[in-house]
Amino acid sequence: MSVLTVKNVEKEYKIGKNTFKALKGVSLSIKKGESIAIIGKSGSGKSTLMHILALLDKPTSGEIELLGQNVKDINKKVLNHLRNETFGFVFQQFFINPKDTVLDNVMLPLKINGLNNKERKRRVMNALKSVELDDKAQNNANDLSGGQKQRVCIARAIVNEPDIIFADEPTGNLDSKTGEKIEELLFNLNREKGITLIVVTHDPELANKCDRQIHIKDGYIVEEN
Ligand SMILES: Nc1ncnc2c1ncn2[C@@H]1O[C@H](COP(=O)(O)OP(=O)(O)OP(=O)(O)O)[C@@H](O)[C@H]1O
Repeated sequence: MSVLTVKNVEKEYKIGKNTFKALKGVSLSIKKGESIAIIGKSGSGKSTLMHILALLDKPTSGEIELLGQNVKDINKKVLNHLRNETFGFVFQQFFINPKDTVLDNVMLPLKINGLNNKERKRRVMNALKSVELDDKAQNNANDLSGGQKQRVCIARAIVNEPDIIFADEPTGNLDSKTGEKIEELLFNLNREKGITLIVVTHDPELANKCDRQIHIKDGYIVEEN
């Protein structure tokens, strides 16, 4: 079953009087439980595609289906709710808030969820346990190491038990040993919980660990393995 499908998606950016086509007709169907790497050179359109898949940005043209339903037919409020429940994000620009505690950072996606405090805390502690950071719950997020911060991001991405995790360069700023641990964590979630994993990466080793590699060049998919 396809969880997410894009058909003929184009994305244009306006720069003054000019337009720049970052995606030139991309079609892709993502199955439940698979792991996909989006690879390609800097500026090829990877992040643009990722943002469109994650429904954070709208394409200029083309269709997107989430769980078989065209997103154009879903009202905005329902769509926001659905995105919040279905997706988890490990993105550099959704960085953790350094002044808040680890617990508060991970709780963020649950704020909109209508759960009571006790249940929220239980879920946060479970998520922190799975990244082995439950002992740091009360720490300021700022006082953690780079790898620990990235694990906080993963805990926050899984706290609402999403169907899909989007990860943009999840190991980008980490040393190789910490990076491996983060990879292991993401692939365990994929294998054990059946969470679909969509990763943008420059790292060929990480890409090869995924079931499928989507190679983007100049706004096109040029190769699929
Ligand atoms: N908001 C924007 N306005 C104008 N142009 C943009 C905008 N966002 C991206 N672009 C352009 O679209 C193209 C694709 O950008 P994108 O960020 O998707 O590339 P990428 O493959 O993720 O690159 P990187 O690996 O360097 O992050 C680039 O040429 C970029 O300059």
